[in-house]
Amino acid sequence: MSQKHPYRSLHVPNDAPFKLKPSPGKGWGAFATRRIEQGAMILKEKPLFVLRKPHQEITEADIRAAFDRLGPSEKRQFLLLRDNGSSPFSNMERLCAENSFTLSTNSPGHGLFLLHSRFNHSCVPNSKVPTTGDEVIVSYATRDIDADEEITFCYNTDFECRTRHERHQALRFTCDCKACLTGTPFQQVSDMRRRLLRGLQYLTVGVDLDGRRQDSTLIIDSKLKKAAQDSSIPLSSRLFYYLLTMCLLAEEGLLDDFMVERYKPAIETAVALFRTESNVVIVRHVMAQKSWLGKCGMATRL
Ligand SMILES: C[S@@+](CC[C@H](N)C(=O)[O-])C[C@H]1O[C@@H](n2cnc3c(N)ncnc32)[C@H](O)[C@@H]1O
Repeated sequence: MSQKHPYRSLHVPNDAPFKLKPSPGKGWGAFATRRIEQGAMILKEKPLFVLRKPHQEITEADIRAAFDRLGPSEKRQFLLLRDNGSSPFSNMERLCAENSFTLSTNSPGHGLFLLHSRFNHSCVPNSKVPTTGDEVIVSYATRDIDADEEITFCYNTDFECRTRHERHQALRFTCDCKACLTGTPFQQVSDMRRRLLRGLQYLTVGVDLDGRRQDSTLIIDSKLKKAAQDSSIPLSSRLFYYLLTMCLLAEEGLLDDFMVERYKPAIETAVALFRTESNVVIVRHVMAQKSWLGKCGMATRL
């Protein structure tokens, strides 16, 4: 049956390192056709169309109007889309929600991407679309991907700080990646690591994931919570929190090059703020350790 499947007619570039095929339990997915090295570009894609409205305001009529403006070949490609690879979509809004990316351009925008939307989700993915600030989106391998391995990315940007239960509530489907498969030692530790990551982010940024101060039990110690909110966490603790964050992300399989780039400025700023000669020597010694675990361990000892 899958030989006649509409996705067989989706235009995948000849040089793309993947093909589309059924992914058991997940509809269809994208699978590597050759080994893809960490850091390599996987796909650069233009949207079929962009809707310049906040998500909640997009209507069936907006999508129909965008469809009507497409050329004949683009219309044919659009009409190939299936709800998780099976039946036609019951309405255009759902079709759009399942196949679009929020663009982080100046004005609100959602782009409909035919191929990137074929990639399934994983909470421990092997690829990333690092920015959607441009209308053209690009995915990269965040680790080496073997031929025939499924290519996945994480659908949400704050999942490294969310437990399995929270992630599944947001996704509205049950992911079975190694951070989600229950009863495994990795999964149990994964939830603890992600909860810790959320706490560490609160301690370093002073707000929770939604950008607000929180009054629940994320940080129980009221003095510590106040210090985080007032940005008065001592410099040595702040640096340690960053190093611990990097260790936890590495253990969780999420410390890709983009993540390192994200934390690098904050870590470098913290390092540069140590002034007394003895502290400078200690920090230099800590940062000279090769791995994040090594840096973290040395920081604890010193
Ligand atoms: C953007 S589509 C991905 C491509 C889709 N599988 C297809 O065949 O067209 C997103 C949908 O794929 C399914 N999906 C994606 N990742 C999944 C996962 N890790 N586990 C189960 N289903 C998944 C869900 O139904 C989700 O709503």
